[in-house]
Amino acid sequence: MATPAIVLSQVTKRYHQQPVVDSVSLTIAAGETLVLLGTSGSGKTTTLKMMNRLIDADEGTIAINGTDVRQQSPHELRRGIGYVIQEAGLFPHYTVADNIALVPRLLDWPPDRIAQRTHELLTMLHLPESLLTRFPDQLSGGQRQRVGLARALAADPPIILMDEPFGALDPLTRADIRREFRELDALQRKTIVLVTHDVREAFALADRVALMDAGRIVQLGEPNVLRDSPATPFVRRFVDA
Ligand SMILES: Nc1ncnc2c1ncn2[C@@H]1O[C@H](COP(=O)(O)OP(=O)(O)OP(=O)(O)O)[C@@H](O)[C@H]1O
Repeated sequence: MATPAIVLSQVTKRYHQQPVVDSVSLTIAAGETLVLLGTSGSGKTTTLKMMNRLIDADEGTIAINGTDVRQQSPHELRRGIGYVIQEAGLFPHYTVADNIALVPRLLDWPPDRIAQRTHELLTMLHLPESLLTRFPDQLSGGQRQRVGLARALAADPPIILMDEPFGALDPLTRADIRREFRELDALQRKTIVLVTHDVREAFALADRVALMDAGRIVQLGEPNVLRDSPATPFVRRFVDA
């Protein structure tokens, strides 16, 4: 069997002795889109951030492609893991071009290779070249989100982590970008972990959904399984809402 892309084994994170992620175990296959769904404060973001060591777990282990994340430096680890957050998390004092080139520069790509890759990404994400010299606050929310995705995809990492990536967008733009996202060839073979509190979004994008409550995974399965066979009354209420 192929090595899973991401394996969490009994991972716990506490703040002030209170577990906010409570003994979570989860195996994510290479190429899978796994959505962490749950109410505010259920531990989704903390779970995601432990995967690229923005937060270190207190207990348990996390392996990426078979290697414990603690055996790699955070920098090394993050080169293989794209990260997209709400409002795209772009650097405000960098132009669009510099934001997109961030990881390729860290990897010492020559300028012509960076330029070519940037051009490819703009085409793929339907962004005009004229945006390259602008700063993030000179873009629309949808453009910022696309630039954030371009930045995450720049060095073609096999894993992408996304935290409420469409959260700041109006419903129409959100639906458009979600559709594009589903159809993007560059994302088809990637392992994606996406955090959202939006059931519809989760069901539209996920291969499997992990529904979290109070730091635990309450149910893990394909969308139709959560819908048709909710494991608990909480799952039923959440899914019906
Ligand atoms: N640095 C911190 N110090 C103390 N408590 C924290 C810290 N970070 C997160 N928490 C708490 O941990 C719990 C889980 O937070 P987390 O951000 O993982 O939830 P979430 O499910 O992503 O919620 P949201 O959808 O609101 O972002 C929350 O109760 C939060 O207040």
